[in-house]
Amino acid sequence: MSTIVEVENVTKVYLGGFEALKDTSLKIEEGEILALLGPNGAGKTTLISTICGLSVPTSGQIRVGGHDVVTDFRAARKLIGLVPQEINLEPFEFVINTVRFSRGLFGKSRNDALLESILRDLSLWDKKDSRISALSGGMKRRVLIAKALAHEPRVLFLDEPTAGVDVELRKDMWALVDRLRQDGVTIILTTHYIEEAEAIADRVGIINKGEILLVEDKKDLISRMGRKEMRIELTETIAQIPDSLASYDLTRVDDGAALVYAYNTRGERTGITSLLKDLQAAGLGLKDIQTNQSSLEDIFVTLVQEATP
Ligand SMILES: Nc1ncnc2c1ncn2[C@@H]1O[C@H](COP(=O)(O)OP(=O)(O)OP(=O)(O)O)[C@@H](O)[C@H]1O
Repeated sequence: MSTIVEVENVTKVYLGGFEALKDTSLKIEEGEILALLGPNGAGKTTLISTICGLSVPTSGQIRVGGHDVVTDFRAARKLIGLVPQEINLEPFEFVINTVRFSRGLFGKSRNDALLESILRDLSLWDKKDSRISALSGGMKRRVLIAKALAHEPRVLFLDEPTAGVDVELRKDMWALVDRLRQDGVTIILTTHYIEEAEAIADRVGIINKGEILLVEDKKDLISRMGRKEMRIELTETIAQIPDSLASYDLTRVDDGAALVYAYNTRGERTGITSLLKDLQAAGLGLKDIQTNQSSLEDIFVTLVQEATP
């Protein structure tokens, strides 16, 4: 895989002095699906806008397909499709013209067969002769997607694509993302829905207060999610963990009234059966046992909290 988007030490300071991106670096590989997660105001849209060349970085460099997004804007932008959060369509224009015009804007020759297939994929074909103003909000979002795809971009940005959309559109959108992935299109999406990122992304990036806290393979994150904790309440408090239990990942909590055992659910064995036996052999009585699964959401919340002084 080769790198298609390179963000190098990018800082973005808005007029008024607010630093929305702090020395951000990121490499996006061709053909991958990257989900950017972050709380409101984290800088996700700012990052996307700078990559798309809509907002100029205060310092640093961004290249898309090797083209600098500032000095070689047209070549870089031609490779990019952007589905923004806000609906920014011409209300009196017809659907088909909106999409056709967008393709022409990038200097691509007319290709009605391609536009038909995009509109059909988005269940918009029967609306092709409708004016934008006559469409529902969900239909307008579909037009935004069609418009972004009309010039056959190699990198597609979806900014909060499923915020406030119905189940039908969500399903269509993920089917489309799947087809684009098969065609080798690189997809970057921002979302608040962690489960969504988990379902479709290859990698997950977590951004908070203008800083990328982590970019990690989803499978690795899932293996971290697979980490579970078992809380073992004891009948009597203990001053220390007996030496015979030293091989287990145990922590003494509540002044020795309980032990917490951390284990990996995806490992071949959890070690619970032998731990319970060894606890008994060490003469410890069990009052109660509870288990607690850490999820991607827990990891996300923990990381964001840790990064907030
Ligand atoms: N044009 C602007 N001028 C000044 N500040 C701005 C501007 N645009 C965004 N900001 C600020 O920059 C920060 C990052 O905003 P951004 O829209 O990038 O966040 P986000 O992660 O996309 O948030 P959300 O999830 O709410 O869409 C916010 O504090 C926002 O108020």
